[in-house]
Amino acid sequence: DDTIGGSLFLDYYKETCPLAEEIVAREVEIAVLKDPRMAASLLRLHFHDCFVMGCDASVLLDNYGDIVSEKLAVPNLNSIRGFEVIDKIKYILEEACPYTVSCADILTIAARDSVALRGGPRWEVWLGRRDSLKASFAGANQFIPAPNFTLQALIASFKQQGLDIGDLIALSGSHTVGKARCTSFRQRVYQLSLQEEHDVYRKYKTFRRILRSICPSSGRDNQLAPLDFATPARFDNHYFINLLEGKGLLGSDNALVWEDDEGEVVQQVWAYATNQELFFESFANSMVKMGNINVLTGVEGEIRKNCRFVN
Ligand code: HEM
Ligand SMILES: [Ca+2]
Repeated sequence: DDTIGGSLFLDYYKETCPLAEEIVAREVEIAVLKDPRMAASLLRLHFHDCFVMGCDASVLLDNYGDIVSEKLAVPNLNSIRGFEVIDKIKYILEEACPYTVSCADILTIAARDSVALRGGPRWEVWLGRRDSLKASFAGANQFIPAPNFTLQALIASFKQQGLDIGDLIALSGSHTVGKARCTSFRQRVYQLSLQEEHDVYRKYKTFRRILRSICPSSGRDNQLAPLDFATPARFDNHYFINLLEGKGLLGSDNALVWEDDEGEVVQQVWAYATNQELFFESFANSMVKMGNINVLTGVEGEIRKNCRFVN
């Protein structure tokens, strides 16, 4: 279908840089072999890029001149990683085809390859994004959803980006890989509403005890826990099984099932928990959709030489 890519193209670099996708694939594989968590980190980097001014590599810009880096915003600070991997890929691509492959496209391809490397689905990426001339520190604080968001707030956050509830549920499945810091799930472990205390959490005492041992009520802020305790290294549908068992790590994960009065979301979670293929298909579609958010094309923006700085 020629329309799902919007203003982007399959095989965009076929003439100008035929090895582009292969080069990215190779470097991502090397990086993930060295550090398995890097697959999760690269996937998240693409998400944090797309939700702030669109998929334009704004997230990669360092502090310089007028630019205040998005890396310093609350959701990103001491949290997002993978910049060195992107730098290396960009360096090799500049040797192969100077000023041709955008940093925004590198992020898109790297996210796709990361999922596939961990056993997840593979999909064709639409390319031709250009890189931003600015960053939005304020936007990074405003538009990236927080782990203490309610279901309604999560839905609203995705809606702002042109993504629907279906995309929210499918893309949350990214939390089948990777890790979170104690600061990201402390509130979920210690500050329970009365209702949660009674209805839900009583049933999951053991899991909460484990989380408390990893993450004390104060201190050890950067202590890590896997987002998916069951199969932390595999991109599979276990995230959704965890949710049904009350074992989502983040408040925002559990919100999908605990706060859903209509039952629509829970039904979708059930569908993914029992049918991995269905999850994979939805996930791939939603990733393509996310990768289309506000892309710069044609003469907009530029192709950066160094992903950390505008030319
Ligand atoms: C639905 C709203 C979302 C919220 C509230 C959220 C929040 C978070 C938080 C708090 C962390 C842990 C960060 C840390 O402690 O350093 C995290 C990790 C992660 N998130 Fe999300 N996220 C959301 C959606 C997404 C989406 C849409 C994707 C990808 C498409 C994604 C991919 C990841 C991955 C892969 C990790 C692990 C990263 C690593 O290990 O380096 N998340 N997320
Ligand atoms: Ca961006």
